[in-house]
Amino acid sequence: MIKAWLGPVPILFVVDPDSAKVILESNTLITKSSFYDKVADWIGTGLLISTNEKWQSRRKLLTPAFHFNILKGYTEVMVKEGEVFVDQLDKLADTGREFNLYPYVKRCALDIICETAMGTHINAQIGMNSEYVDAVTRVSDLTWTYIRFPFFWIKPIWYASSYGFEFDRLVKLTNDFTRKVINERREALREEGILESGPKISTKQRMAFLDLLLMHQAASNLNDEDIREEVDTFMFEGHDTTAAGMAFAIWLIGQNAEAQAKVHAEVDSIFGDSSRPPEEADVTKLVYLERCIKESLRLFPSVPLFARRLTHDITIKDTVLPEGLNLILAPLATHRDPEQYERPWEFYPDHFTQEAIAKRHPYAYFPFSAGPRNCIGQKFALSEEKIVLSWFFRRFRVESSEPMPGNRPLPELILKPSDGVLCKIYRRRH
Ligand code: HEM
Repeated sequence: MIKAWLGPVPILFVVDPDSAKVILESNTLITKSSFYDKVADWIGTGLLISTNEKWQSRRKLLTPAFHFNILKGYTEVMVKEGEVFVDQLDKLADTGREFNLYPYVKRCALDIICETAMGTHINAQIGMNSEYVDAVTRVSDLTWTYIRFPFFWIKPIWYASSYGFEFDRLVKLTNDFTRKVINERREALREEGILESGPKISTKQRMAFLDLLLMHQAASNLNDEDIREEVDTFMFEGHDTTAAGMAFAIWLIGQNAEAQAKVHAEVDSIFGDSSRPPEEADVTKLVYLERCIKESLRLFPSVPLFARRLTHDITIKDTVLPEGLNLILAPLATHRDPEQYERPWEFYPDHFTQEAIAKRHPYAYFPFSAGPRNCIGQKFALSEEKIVLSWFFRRFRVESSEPMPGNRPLPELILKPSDGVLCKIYRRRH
């Protein structure tokens, strides 16, 4: 554990797996720290930020939205948007030109989350709705600026800097977009007679998270702002995270010839040279690709740090930590523990063979957090990454510029490669 200060606030970094286990497994230490307050100004206190009874009831309400059968419906969206992604990249293949792949993968992830969370097509990949897309990115940047520089916590300074007014304007823009989508979606469901059928989850028809919330609205006593904050929470947690995960995976595979050859051999053994869309059964066969994705999330976890506030005293390793203390869990550091990983600083997908996992401390790896407040979207995220990356590696070979240790990651709200993913791509078949 490492002590530090963020401006006037004392914080404690929890790095070793034994201490992380105590915090993450607890059913009572589930309260987020005040560092999330600025995020709450944007997305409200939905599932990510709420605590106690509110969090428990929302978690219970939203868990069925990630049921296996519901996820199947989301897979169709991932397949469709993954194909648009590779089609967009096609024009850059075989040109010998270096380009930044990050914005492409980000727009793909954004299209996927808008359709699955809100049931709306924003078509970011083909250049539409750019005002909303840019606003989401900028609000995220401004939130991080606020958290990082404690002098911005003083309101007059935040507003004098002009960031304050920009933040408020963009938050209004994104919240209004969500409110409009909620109203339109409610009308559409009403016209189809779906709302009248009450809180039943259909496994036959594809449903967005928003549809499920609208169907439960009356029974669960949710007002429109409650729904808005949950939808915005999914928008916030559900696209930058997967975009960064996919971007780092492509960048790392593109600098490791052996891993890339194995990924190509795996996708060829499943799809041959057909261009058919991936199906549910194919996704489970992508075992080596999954190892690469997990290894990328080990080296570069999309959420590099997250924080809890102690709501009662606890003792860890004979040290009493007092109520009110802010703890920072740091997967970015824990994931590089030389006692747990054979090659902590290298991209080595065999860290995720069954044998290697069995030998490790269970809390040596937690990119999706762990315990009662773990990431509700982790299966969704892994499916998305496998589907989109399988499209990518079926079609392309990639050469990454600036291999490690270049292109250092920037630990913002979401960890990103500082120079994006500069690379060249080549078609594998002509
Ligand atoms: C690679 C992708 C992802 C990573 C690495 C990731 C990681 C995490 C982490 C570390 C947390 C805990 C954060 C904290 O305690 O402050 C979390 C929570 C959460 N994530 Fe994810 N996430 C990913 C994708 C997603 C997706 C795709 C969704 C939704 C579709 C999602 C929805 C959520 C929600 C709602 C929570 C709050 C859960 C709760 O507190 O009950 N995440 N995620």
